[in-house]
Amino acid sequence: TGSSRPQRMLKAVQKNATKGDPQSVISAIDHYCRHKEWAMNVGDDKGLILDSVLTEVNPSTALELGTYCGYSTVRIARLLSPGSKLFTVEFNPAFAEVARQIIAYAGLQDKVTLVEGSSGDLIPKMKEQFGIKYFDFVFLDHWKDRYVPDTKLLEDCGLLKKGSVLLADNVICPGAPEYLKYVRNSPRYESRYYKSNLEYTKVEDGLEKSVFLG
Ligand SMILES: CNc1ncnc2c1ncn2[C@@H]1O[C@H](/C=C/CNC(=O)c2cc(-c3ccc(F)cc3)cc(O)c2O)[C@H](F)[C@H]1O
Ligand SMILES: [Mg+2]
Repeated sequence: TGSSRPQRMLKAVQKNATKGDPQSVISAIDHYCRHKEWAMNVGDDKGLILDSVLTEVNPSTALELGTYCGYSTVRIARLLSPGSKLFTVEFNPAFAEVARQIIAYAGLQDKVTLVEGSSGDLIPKMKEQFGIKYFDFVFLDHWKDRYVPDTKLLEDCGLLKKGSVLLADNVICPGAPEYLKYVRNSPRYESRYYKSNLEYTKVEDGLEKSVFLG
């Protein structure tokens, strides 16, 4: 049988990027997805917003829900301060395997812990299994109907502290209407929408940044 889209993306990285150079990995994926075949990475336009929010928060411990091929994992990990950690959750073994190789190619494996499994099962185990007290930053980019239940789970597990920042991809396309209602109507969050476009297209999409107020 032939290769998968994630495997072809990995090949493009190995062919066009420089080992240990995260920016070249990001550029190689963006070029491949813009000119060869589209893939659901956060992309370069929304990626710049992700970069600026991440730099502003400068998290010690960050969480990503939905690794896919590791594009946003690389974008986040390359900006972490020394000693800071990113945990990323992915339940599809084939995607996890490609992501591990892309993260390693970027030279960021020491900053990233890729946990294979479902967010619903793993979030309650984060404290005991990884000694995590809080997440300063959470990037939500997994199934869109799971954004609300997993946000509630993070709250209930005491993994958010005053000032923790949630950044959600795709709140317009494909859309996460229940999530927007939840964070925008809750007194426990201060929310703001960053208008952009769906990765590699002219379609509108955006990121919702929500600060947990404790
Ligand atoms: C539910 N718990 C999970 N735990 C661990 N890994 C998970 C979990 N749930 C999913 N995963 C994992 O997280 C990923 C899922 C990403 C889903 N993303 C999208 O659907 C998505 C879709 C579009 C899109 C827009 C327009 C269009 F015409 C077609 C597509 C754009 C985007 O940027 C997206 O992020 C991965 F695939 C899955 O295994
Ligand atoms: Mg997305």
